[in-house]
Amino acid sequence: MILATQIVVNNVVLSWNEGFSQVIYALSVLGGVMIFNETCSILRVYVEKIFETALSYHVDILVMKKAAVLHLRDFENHEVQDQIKRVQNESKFRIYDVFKQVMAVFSGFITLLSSVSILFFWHWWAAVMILVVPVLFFPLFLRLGQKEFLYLWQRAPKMREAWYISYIMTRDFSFKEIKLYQLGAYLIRKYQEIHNRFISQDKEVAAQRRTLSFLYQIINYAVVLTIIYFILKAAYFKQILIGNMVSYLQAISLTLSTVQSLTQGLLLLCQHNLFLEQLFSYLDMKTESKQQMDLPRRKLQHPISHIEFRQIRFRYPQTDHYALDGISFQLKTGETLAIVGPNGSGKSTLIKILTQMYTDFEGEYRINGISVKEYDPDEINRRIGSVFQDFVKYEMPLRQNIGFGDLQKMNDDISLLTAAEKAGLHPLLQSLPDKMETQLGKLFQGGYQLSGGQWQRVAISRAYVRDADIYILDEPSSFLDPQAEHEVFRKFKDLVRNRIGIFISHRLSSARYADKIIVLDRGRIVEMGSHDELMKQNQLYAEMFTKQASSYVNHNFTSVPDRRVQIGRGTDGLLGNQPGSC
Ligand SMILES: Nc1ncnc2c1ncn2[C@@H]1O[C@H](COP(=O)(O)OP(=O)(O)OP(=O)(O)O)[C@@H](O)[C@H]1O
Repeated sequence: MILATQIVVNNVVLSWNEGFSQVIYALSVLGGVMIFNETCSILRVYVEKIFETALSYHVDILVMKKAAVLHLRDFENHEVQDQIKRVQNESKFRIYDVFKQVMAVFSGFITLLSSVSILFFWHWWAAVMILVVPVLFFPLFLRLGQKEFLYLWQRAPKMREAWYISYIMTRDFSFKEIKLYQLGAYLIRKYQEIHNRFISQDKEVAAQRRTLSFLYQIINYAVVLTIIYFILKAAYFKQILIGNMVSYLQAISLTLSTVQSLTQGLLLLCQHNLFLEQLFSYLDMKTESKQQMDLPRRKLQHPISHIEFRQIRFRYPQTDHYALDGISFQLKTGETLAIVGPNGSGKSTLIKILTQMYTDFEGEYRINGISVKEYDPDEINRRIGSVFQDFVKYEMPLRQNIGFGDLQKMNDDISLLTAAEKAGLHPLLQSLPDKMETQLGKLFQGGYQLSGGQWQRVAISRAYVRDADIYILDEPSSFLDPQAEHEVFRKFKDLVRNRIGIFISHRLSSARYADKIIVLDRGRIVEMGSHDELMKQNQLYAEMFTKQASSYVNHNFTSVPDRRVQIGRGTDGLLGNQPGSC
């Protein structure tokens, strides 16, 4: 464009002697350059738009795919959570920024090359001088950018705290408590405290950038003014044409703006690069599943008919005690096991080992006589239907809520209805406005909110829709009234007649549904046997059972049918009336 302007000015001067054809020639050159420029910029916008959408979609998928293969242990690691937060907050947006910056830097270099070469062909020292200051200041700006990145990097744990506060402040599950306990102002203050720290860090970096930029501009302008002085002097003494003078001045102005955007572009590229390292280190994170994939795995030849724990010990990271300590038992098809014990005795941990959520245990866990570590974990998991204590309430239609138990059966209405019937969900299903298609929860339009017990039955239906060899229920009746609990256990007993059934319950009345009962205490099995055997032994189980039974007798529960008393020690067995207690 600068050369086109030079041609226009010089040709207008020439046309005074050589005729109007010089003007026409200059005009056609100018028109050609303008059309070329415009076409390039339209193309650039088009390509950038397509890339922006495609890249952010692709990175989202990569991040979710990675999360899906992470192990529970990784998920419970706060460093991994920080990393996920960084990736979601920053890195995923940076890929497109990198692409944009690379394009900008590339075109910036070409522009710079052309503008500097115009000066170079006039006097080489002018081209060198105009580049000296930016080159000298670049490392200083780079260091500042790194400092800024470091601040952002260190923020991830606090950002998660801030995110958590904003999350509980804006969700329906926490609204009632926040309102009742008037926690709003307190939580907002906490949120502000976290952000105030960020703001003071941002101010510090901004102040340093302001000083550096000021110094840079002063020195740079001094150099530029010197060059302009020599150009004007050359024009004054008619050593250069007017058109050349205009083009040199334009070249200087273009060089200045290009150098500025190029410096910024390069700095951003370096910063984006640091963020992308986060993304790649997250995507490359070694997961247990990834390591296991390298090992040859057995296929499960027959349905699971026998499971055995031999001296299983397990300790959570950063804890000094075993959550499970020397657990041994066996179960075969047709048997039902109840796991009981006080809070924190290791019941849910045992279920997590059974479902291979944790695989770094000591001892031997065998399925059909073969170590579980020799099987493909996905194949084993396909044979297990489980309701966890903290089951998920999917804010989706009922069809998905049940169908997630077995994706193949998502559109198989008979299977879904049978599972719902076994979980005692049938009466509710009849009353739902859109039956299977009813949107559950209140998060989305038209959602139908269920009660705690109804959600629990939906979760049970999800486990039952799977044609499994083992069914596991971790406190399946914590939200159910006693009558519903009785119905759930009766149907569970029917369901597992030719399978293996395992359940955890704080209500010892339901333990009677099991053939075998394990009593856990501080990670150890302290008693094992049938209800009658354990009652005869007259030890912890009998003591707990008697206390629970007498608490029913001693309290008039008829007016409060779902009040529960929890198994516990040191408090006469009465630890409160939380969900999940008897
Ligand atoms: N993710 C975890 N990280 C570290 N420690 C854990 C974790 N989950 C549980 N624990 C600890 O392991 C022990 C056993 O916990 P577990 O959840 O298995 O008990 P539980 O018998 O199911 O209790 P409850 O009856 O309250 O559900 C407890 O001391 C608990 O603090």
